[in-house]
Amino acid sequence: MMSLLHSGHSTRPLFEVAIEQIRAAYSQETARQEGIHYWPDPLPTPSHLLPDPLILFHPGEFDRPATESVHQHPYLAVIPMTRREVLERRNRENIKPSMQIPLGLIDNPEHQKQETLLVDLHGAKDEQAGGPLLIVGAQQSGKATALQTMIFWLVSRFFPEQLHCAIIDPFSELNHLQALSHMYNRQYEHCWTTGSSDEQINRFAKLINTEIQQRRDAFPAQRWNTQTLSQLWTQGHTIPQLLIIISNFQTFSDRHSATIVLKRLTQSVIEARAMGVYLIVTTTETNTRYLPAEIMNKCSTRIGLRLNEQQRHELFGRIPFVPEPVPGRGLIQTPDRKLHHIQIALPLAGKDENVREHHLKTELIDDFHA
Ligand SMILES: Nc1ncnc2c1ncn2[C@@H]1O[C@H](COP(=O)(O)OP(=O)(O)OP(=O)(O)O)[C@@H](O)[C@H]1O
Repeated sequence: MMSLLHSGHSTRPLFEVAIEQIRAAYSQETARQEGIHYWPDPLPTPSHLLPDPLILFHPGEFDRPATESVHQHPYLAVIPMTRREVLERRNRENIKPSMQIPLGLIDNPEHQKQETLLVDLHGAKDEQAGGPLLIVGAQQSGKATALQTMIFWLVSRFFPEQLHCAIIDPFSELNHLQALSHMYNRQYEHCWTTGSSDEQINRFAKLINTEIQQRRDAFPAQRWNTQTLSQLWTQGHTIPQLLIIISNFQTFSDRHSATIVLKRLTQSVIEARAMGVYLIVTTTETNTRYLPAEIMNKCSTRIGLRLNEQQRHELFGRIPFVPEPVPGRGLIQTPDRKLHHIQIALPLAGKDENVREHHLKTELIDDFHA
């Protein structure tokens, strides 16, 4: 009989916990020395020497900074294609809506494998598999970078008429993405705010609620289900996928009226998933004082980056292991309640944040002129 370990929200098979503990105590190097060669590779770990070990797209010859030779830098890419190839596909193919976002690598020690970490906001095949995403992490743990990687993927994969983003960005961490056409709705209204006043939050909520209502009105007879959006695209009605991002939710905790509006908004967005409306929330805090329990409980996929013990417990229940405290490293709990170690990919290579931001801007300006 399989033993189970109870851990707060979830019940984990004992073998999963045992594997974690063995991996922590018995390194791959020791295993190799002792003749065991099938030990899974550790997740790529950013360090001073190698700050960008894992990136989203395969770096093509032209994408590589001129100062770096091909072999100098052992990048690992999540997507085996260059961004140019992905853009060419977007131009060439009849793309279907999809909110499966490749975000990094996920450890699957029980199968001795590392796989692509796919976050699925829509859940096309199975309603249980998709849903809102919550990213929790201390400052400098990689939350904004995770958002950048996801947005970079989506804007590379979809034209603006296929994907809109609406973003509340209190710390202006995603500023360099602000001017993208994907950030405007069908009425050419800019769906972007820092949310620093209640008026801005109200306007933002109104834009989203109007869009949701329009979707309801446009197809009253249609029973929206997980296949509907895809069927509509096939029939030539390209209703854009709409991604709502609320970054650093904890910043609103002292603003009662803004919190109420955001709570209602997230509720409506969560209910509109079948209509192609999706939600990502990030926060530094897990406590209900900073993140309403209604939102936390509805987020079926949770990512925890560098957290303290209390936060880990609030997010995942009691767990017997602690991920390494490196940027972009953490745990994911998927809608099936399983927990895995992950490493999030950087949107693109570069020795530090400034260099990467510059590359990202250049890439996106090139798109604009393409
Ligand atoms: N996946 C990653 N791989 C390598 N480096 C990363 C990764 N994610 C973040 N970093 C680096 O870690 C630093 C902090 O990242 P980021 O700004 O995304 O964190 P944050 O959690 O949003 O921080 P804050 O809460 O202070 O805004 C940056 O220098 C960034 O380049």
